[in-house]
Amino acid sequence: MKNSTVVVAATVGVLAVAAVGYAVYFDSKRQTDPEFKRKLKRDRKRAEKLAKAEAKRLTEKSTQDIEEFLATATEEDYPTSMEEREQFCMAQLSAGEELFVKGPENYSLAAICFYRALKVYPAPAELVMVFQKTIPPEVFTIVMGMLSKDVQSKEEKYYTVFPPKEMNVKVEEKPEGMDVNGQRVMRRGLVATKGFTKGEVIFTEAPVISSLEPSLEGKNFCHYCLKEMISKDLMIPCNSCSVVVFCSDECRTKAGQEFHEILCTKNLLATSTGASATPSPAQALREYTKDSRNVVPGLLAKFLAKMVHDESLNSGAEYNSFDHLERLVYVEKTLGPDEEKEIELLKLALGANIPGIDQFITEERYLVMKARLLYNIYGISSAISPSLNVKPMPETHRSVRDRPITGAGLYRTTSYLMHSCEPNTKIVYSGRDHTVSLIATETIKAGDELQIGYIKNGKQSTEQRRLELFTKYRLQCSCALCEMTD
Ligand SMILES: C[S@@+](CC[C@H](N)C(=O)[O-])C[C@H]1O[C@@H](n2cnc3c(N)ncnc32)[C@H](O)[C@@H]1O
Repeated sequence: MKNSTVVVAATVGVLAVAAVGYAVYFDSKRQTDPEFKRKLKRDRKRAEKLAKAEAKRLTEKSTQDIEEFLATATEEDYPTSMEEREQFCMAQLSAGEELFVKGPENYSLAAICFYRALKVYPAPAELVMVFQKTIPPEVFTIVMGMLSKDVQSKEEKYYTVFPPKEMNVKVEEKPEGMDVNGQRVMRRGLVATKGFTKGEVIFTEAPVISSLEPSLEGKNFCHYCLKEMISKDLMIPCNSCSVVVFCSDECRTKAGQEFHEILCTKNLLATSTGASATPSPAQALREYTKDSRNVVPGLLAKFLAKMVHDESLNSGAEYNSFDHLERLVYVEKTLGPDEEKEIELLKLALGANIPGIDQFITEERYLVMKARLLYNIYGISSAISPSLNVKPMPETHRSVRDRPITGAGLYRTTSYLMHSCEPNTKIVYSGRDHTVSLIATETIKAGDELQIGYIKNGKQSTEQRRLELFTKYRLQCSCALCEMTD
């Protein structure tokens, strides 16, 4: 009996010789026979055409699969509990893998699975990096296309779902002349969606985040809602620090969950355990806020802590606090020693509890966030007594000017109010806490633009008003009164 290995080797040898022979024949034919050359060209063209048609068919199929999926997909398709999300993610990943190994016909379905896995994965950016290394580039491209469609539709949808209908206002864009480069400048303001009579409340709004004027912290003002407490008996202390007080258990719980657990100086715990006297990072941030009378770094620290808390709730809300913040206008800021110090304080204060925050707070991002806050926060007047003696904070010009300013807050909708030297609304803090109300100061029809006075409406000349508006807000007023008296 012949040895089979020899047979295989011999067969391979014969085949190799045949292949070499055919290649030689093929090559000489190509160089000499014009008919053979034409045939070759025709075959190549036919193969290219077929490949093109197949690629087109696959692209069309993929587009159709993706469009069908995106048209019917909703947020409700995704589980909400942590455990279910984990199981869902794993199931989508393995389904995607099974599909892509079946070949290009199944690439779009595989991409849908990977996209669905991304929607529930807690760190999607990391998963994208894994995909980049492990799935076929064609599938990866489809997944990225789906993600970018997501971002685009989220962008376009924002002002159709925000502000919520019950606030009776919508954000509207209006042209506002040309810039120095001849580009059309658009501005956004709030427009009433129904009529109001003088004195009626148009909407009330709680802030995304608020902070007390630093000198009132720990006195008789609530650290969470900024309410003034008339008696010491009503003050609820923090269990871990002697720095802040609350007006209710509810405020203490909310503050703890949203930001205070992270930003509490915990000085009482340090004293009871005899820990070192060096201030904790949270304490250092607090001292800086107090000394500089600058609420912005503290507000930003709270904002970032709250953002992490909101995300951990997995509430299914389409837009988070950062989506709101990043749409607000601002005047650019440059990096100075204050900002360098603030970035360092913030990284230290948040770093121990929020992994990755160190990389998130880049100089560039900090400057933009700070500028957005500075440009959009409102001074809050929560004191019961109109004669409470507090020095106004430099960054809270936009406020109720006939009452002392006890803190500052960032509001999602109120931020869009434009200024007018003849406003048709005003803001009030009637609950004497951080909730703001917008009140009609004259009859308002549906479709009317709503404006407040960023500066006190006294007897100043147009020149004086303009100077004040420019100094405080870098704003060149284009309200009806200024235009008329131009
Ligand atoms: C707090 S934002 C108000 C919302 C803003 N218009 C937007 O597009 O998002 C303040 C900015 O709006 C613009 N603005 C507000 N009132 C204005 C006015 N009377 N005249 C010209 N610009 C005004 C200025 O650019 C100002 O800096």
